[in-house]
Amino acid sequence: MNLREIVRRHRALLIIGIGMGLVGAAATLAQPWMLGQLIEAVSLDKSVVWPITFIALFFITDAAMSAGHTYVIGRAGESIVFDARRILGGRLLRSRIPHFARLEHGDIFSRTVSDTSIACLVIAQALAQMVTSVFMLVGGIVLMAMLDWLLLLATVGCLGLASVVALLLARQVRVAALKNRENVGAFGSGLQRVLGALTTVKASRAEERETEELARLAEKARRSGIRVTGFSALLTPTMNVGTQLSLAVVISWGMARVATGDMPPADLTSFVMYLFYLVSPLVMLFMSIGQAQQGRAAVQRVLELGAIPQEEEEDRHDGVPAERDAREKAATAPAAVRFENVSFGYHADVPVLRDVSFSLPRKGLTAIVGPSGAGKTTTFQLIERFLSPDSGTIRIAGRDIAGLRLGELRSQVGYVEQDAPMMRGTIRENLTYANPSADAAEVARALRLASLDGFVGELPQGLDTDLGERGAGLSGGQRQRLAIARTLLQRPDVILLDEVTAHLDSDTEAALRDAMLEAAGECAVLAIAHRLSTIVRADRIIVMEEGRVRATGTHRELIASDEVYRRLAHQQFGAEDALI
Ligand SMILES: Nc1ncnc2c1ncn2[C@@H]1O[C@H](COP(=O)(O)OP(=O)(O)OP(=O)(O)O)[C@@H](O)[C@H]1O
Repeated sequence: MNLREIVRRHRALLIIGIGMGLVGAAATLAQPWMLGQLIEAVSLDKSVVWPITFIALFFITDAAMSAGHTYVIGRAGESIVFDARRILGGRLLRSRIPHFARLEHGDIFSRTVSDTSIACLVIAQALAQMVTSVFMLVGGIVLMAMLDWLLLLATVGCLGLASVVALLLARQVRVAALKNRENVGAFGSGLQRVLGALTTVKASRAEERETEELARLAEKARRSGIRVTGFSALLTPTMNVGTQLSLAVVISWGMARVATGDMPPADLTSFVMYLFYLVSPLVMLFMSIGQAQQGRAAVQRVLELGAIPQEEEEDRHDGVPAERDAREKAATAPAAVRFENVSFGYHADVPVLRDVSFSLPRKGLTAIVGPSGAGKTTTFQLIERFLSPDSGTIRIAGRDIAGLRLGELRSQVGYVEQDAPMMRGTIRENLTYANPSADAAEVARALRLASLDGFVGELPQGLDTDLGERGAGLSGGQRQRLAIARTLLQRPDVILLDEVTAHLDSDTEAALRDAMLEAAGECAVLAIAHRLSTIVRADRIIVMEEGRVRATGTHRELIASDEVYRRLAHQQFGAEDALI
């Protein structure tokens, strides 16, 4: 993510805004000069028409340009925020799962929602403000030097001292602001964590404890927020003291010189006006430096999140062109999925899959069984390329998946997770999520296969029933079946089912098993399953243990030949079922 590039995209608006600010500043600077001319004209009894006309013109220009400057810069800032959020949202959705899993969701939200606006608005506004303030300052100082350089030296001395203090304060503002953004992010993460598990919190009677923990995080954010306010609050008074000091010096010394005739009264009036006009841009300059410092803290956090590794940026596995690879492999290995000596670990020294090899024919139901933690779900995640193997090759229809485009790979593989999440929207929107162009007949078939046609038919609004947040209106089993129907509609070559029958009663499970078998007649179905009734009808069973494939065969073969399978069958499935 390149913030500079985003800002560059909106440079036209920024330039127009800054241009308006500069014209406004020039009109402001001309006012004291013209007032001096007016005073001189009055004292010499000359016509005052032109000085008054010019002063009115400068006032109007100043007001119009200042309004235009604020609007145009604000608009540019909002456009920059929009681009930053759009790009960040896209990068998060395309991020690599292992990297994404390490992030706290609350922190992601605070970076994407609030840090982006602080970063971009502050940067656009503060930068524009700095340019116009510097122009006002330089212009003011030049004009003051032309009026009286001795008084200017006195002014610069007093204001310069205040400026040094203000600069030190601005630096403190940045440090405190960075801490505050971190604390606000930690509070967001804490809130997200407990709200995501609200029922567990209530069931564990942990409301009190969690409220205290949230209050502790909020208190940290409050303290660092107060530090930011404290340092920011000192900025303006520091500059005000400098102004008052220089005003006292300029007026007393200037009046003395007017009295001796060293200085015309019109020049002193103009000079004092410039002094007032100088203070506002000086304060603005320090405020915008402070703001830009805060913005820098937010920019840092946005850029950190934007740097999250992207899926498509992964290296291609072996450089074999996909087409040739496909032709070569199709002749020798027509398996729907093939693992060739695949090893993988989430951490370098802890292998989770060790030298796993198996292959699935183009059609049929294959079950994966094994003790908890054997690496079954990890195997599925490798097929989807959410994870990449440390060594070995995974092929889909003979093609190394490392060389496939992710869109192509994932359109061929349907994946129903353990706790299949629903998206916001209606049943129809959820069903057609992976295949938005599916027609009514296809939708009806998928519903029938997943035994959902009866349930949907009884709903007053049928397919257009709104599911609410994350499918809150469905039971666990209904959610699971909807996820299966969604996958069937995708018409993939391979379907991965991760314990989809776990939530179901016997009748529904029987219906779903039939659906699985029917789907298995058209494509390869690979199902992680614990229920024996699901497993026994599988064409083949892969037994995994401690990251290895231990045995492969039918239920009867494995009962006869494999110790672990026999134990699993007895313990997990119930002794009376084990010999089905
Ligand atoms: N994101 C992760 N980071 C680190 N280790 C992980 C991660 N996910 C899983 N593991 C570890 O990898 C091993 C295999 O996990 P996996 O989920 O693949 O097992 P499983 O066979 O599907 O288990 P279950 O039947 O309980 O779902 C386990 O030891 C687990 O602790």
